[in-house]
Amino acid sequence: MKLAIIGLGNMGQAILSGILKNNILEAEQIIAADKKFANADFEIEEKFKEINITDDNKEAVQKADYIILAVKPQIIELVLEDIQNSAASKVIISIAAGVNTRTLSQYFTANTKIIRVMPNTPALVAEGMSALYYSNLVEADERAFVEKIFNSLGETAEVKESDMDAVTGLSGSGPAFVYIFIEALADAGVLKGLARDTALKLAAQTVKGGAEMVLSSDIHPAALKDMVCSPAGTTIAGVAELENKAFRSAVINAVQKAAERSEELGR
Ligand SMILES: NC(=O)C1=CN([C@@H]2O[C@H](COP(=O)(O)OP(=O)(O)OC[C@H]3O[C@@H](n4cnc5c(N)ncnc54)[C@H](OP(=O)(O)O)[C@@H]3O)[C@@H](O)[C@H]2O)C=CC1
Ligand SMILES: O=C(O)[C@@H]1CCC=N1
Repeated sequence: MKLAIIGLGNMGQAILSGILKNNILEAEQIIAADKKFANADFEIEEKFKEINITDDNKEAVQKADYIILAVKPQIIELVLEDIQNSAASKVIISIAAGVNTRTLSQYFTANTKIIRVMPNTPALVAEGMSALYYSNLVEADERAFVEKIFNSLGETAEVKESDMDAVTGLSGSGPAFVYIFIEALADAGVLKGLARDTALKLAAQTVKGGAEMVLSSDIHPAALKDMVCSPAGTTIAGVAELENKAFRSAVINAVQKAAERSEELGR
């Protein structure tokens, strides 16, 4: 079994790291295609040095059974044109935001198996969330293999294709919204006199701990919030300010805008 990864950027590298770290494939079973990294002068992480990296997408596709497309949506059609004649009867896995199976399938024969995945960057620390959509030709063993890859990067969930834009707005883009929240918490700590590194640690661990409480209990987030709010205490004073500044509405709108942009990229 051989895997090609086209595009070794943020997500391509995260996926490659997970596969190697978890021994899902041996280095010699993987071929990556990215001009930048095929150039010997370019800095590449030590752990990727055993991987065959080419600047020829077609060569990578020809040598593989599974192909992960990890290039930007804006250039994916160029890549698809380039590889379409080499991809017959292979499993195509696209992580590109917005690009739907209708667009992808235009480049391949009717029996090409297509999988869409929306991962996120916490995959780099094995805390990713990947949503997977399998088109109906994909066989059980192929699903199992692809699921294994993305399970090595964190959690997975199977979704309908029609949910992919929502997923992209929430868990695909969501890490950026969380980082902004963490940065703002830390800035507030600094404003109140904390050292920057202390403030950042407090902020990040608070978000991590809050997420863990939600994931590991059946308690609704609203009830968990109530447990922090003492009557006439400190927290409810802060909560009132968040409501006053329409924090929830800003978050909801951010996810909605990101999902709409995903829809746009698919047109
Ligand atoms: N970043 C994220 O949080 C997430 C991204 N995605 C999706 O993943 C995909 C990749 O995103 P991301 O990793 O952030 O993007 P990056 O720009 O970091 O990675 C894309 C890589 O592909 C390379 N590349 C450009 N053109 C070609 C080509 N013709 N053939 C092969 N490789 C090429 C780029 O090189 P160069 O830099 O020289 O152009 C770059 O190294 C996107 O479609 C995005 O929607 C999905 C979920 C989360
Ligand atoms: O911003 C983007 O378009 C990509 C897709 C999801 C996260 N990053």
